[in-house]
Amino acid sequence: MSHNVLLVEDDNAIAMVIRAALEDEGLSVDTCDTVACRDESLAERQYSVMLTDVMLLDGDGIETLGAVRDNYPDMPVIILSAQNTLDTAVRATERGAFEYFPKPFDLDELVRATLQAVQSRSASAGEDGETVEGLPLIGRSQPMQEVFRMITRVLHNDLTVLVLGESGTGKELVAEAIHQLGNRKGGPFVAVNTAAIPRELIESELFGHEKGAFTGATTRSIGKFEQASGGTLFLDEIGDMPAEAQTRLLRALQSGRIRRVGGNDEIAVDVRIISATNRDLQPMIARGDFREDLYYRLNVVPIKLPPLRERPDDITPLARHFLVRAASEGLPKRTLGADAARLLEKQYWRGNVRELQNLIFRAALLAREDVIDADTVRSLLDSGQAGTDASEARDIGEQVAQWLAAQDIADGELYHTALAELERPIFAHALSRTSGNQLKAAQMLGINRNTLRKRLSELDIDPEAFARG
Ligand SMILES: Nc1ncnc2c1ncn2[C@@H]1O[C@H](COP(=O)(O)OP(=O)(O)OP(=O)(O)O)[C@@H](O)[C@H]1O
Repeated sequence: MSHNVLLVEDDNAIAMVIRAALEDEGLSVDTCDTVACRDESLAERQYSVMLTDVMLLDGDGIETLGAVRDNYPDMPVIILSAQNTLDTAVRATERGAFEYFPKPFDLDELVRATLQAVQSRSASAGEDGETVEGLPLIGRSQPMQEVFRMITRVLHNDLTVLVLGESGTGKELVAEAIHQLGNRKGGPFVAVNTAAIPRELIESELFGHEKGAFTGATTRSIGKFEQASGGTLFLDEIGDMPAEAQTRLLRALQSGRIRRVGGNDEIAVDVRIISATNRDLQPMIARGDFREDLYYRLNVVPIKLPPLRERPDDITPLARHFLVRAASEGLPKRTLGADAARLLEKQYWRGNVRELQNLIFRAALLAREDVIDADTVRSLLDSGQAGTDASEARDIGEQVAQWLAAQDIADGELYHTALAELERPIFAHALSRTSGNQLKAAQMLGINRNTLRKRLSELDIDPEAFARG
């Protein structure tokens, strides 16, 4: 049976391309360029799916979507948008859109989503949600648009989310956005940075303790789990969690109940867990430093934040955003010169958005004129004052030297021991990228497969531990 698709798009060129691609898949496509035409077509014919642009000649395709949903609750709607803000993505899904595609989009992916929508015609009827504005999550680039799409998918459920990405890429901000825009916005958002708490105090910090549970526990204390009840608990730097705390956390996630340190009662807790890490957990699992079962519990929906250098399109909008913030915090009002913007876009940004933010605040403070020029940016970059954390800025050679200085390796073994230490993360990286496929890992590494197999066995690395994405 042939399915009808309604394509509402006022850019003729885009409409033609999409139409041709969908017709190639055997779908029958009607096109419209206005809200009025859309409504007429919907009244005349039954459609399996509608694809619609947001800004149409006579109105907003999202704002008017509520009525469409009421009249045709079973018809999936796919939104195509050139206004690539998180706000648009959220508005779209709150109005019940089946999928959201920021422009420019990947045509194959759009076709795939359309076919999928045709098959699952039972998309649930959406309700009119409120519009959330002013979210400070900037991300015009394609990779960030993908992040926005993932965010919209977890707003109206309590799925456990694991936010991955280098330091300073905005992991905490994403967690906050999910909380603020989602079902739990009325509840508390409680953030815990596992790396910042002394190891021996982590369990009591998370789960609380009873009076007298340990020396110094002079009163009962309520932990972060209980504080976050009804809301979201954000566990940052999850890779730094000690083994005992991992076990306790796993138990809490499995049972929905916690026990305070030194306490006997099981207390039911209603929290959504969002965790984050800038470390690659796979090799930690392989080494036995992170529980695999906990990893699967936390990693129900992974959201990967790309490093800033992989999304240069975001750099200028971010810089402008930080200038506005700097001004609102009492720093002089500045604008960004085009030459300065170009220079910023070419940097490596090891410290990611945080490093850019620090540089912009300093530039706002130090610039001699209202417009920040390339010279000002260059001098801040040269002086290394952008604010990258010193531990992040250290290069790998320095890290190795520091590591060696702290070791006590027997004479005659230094070279092989140190080399093995370096090989471990290299092999783990290749194996985790190739899901444990030794042939592909060997190709990636550029070494012989037998050499790889031999070294893995010598280093006691189990490639099976990397099987699965
Ligand atoms: N997309 C973004 N739009 C606006 N501000 C951002 C964005 N991403 C990050 N920031 C800002 O950059 C800073 C660092 O972000 P955040 O603390 O969320 O990073 P993180 O990945 O959690 O870092 P870490 O791993 O070091 O904890 C914050 O001040 C945040 O507000």
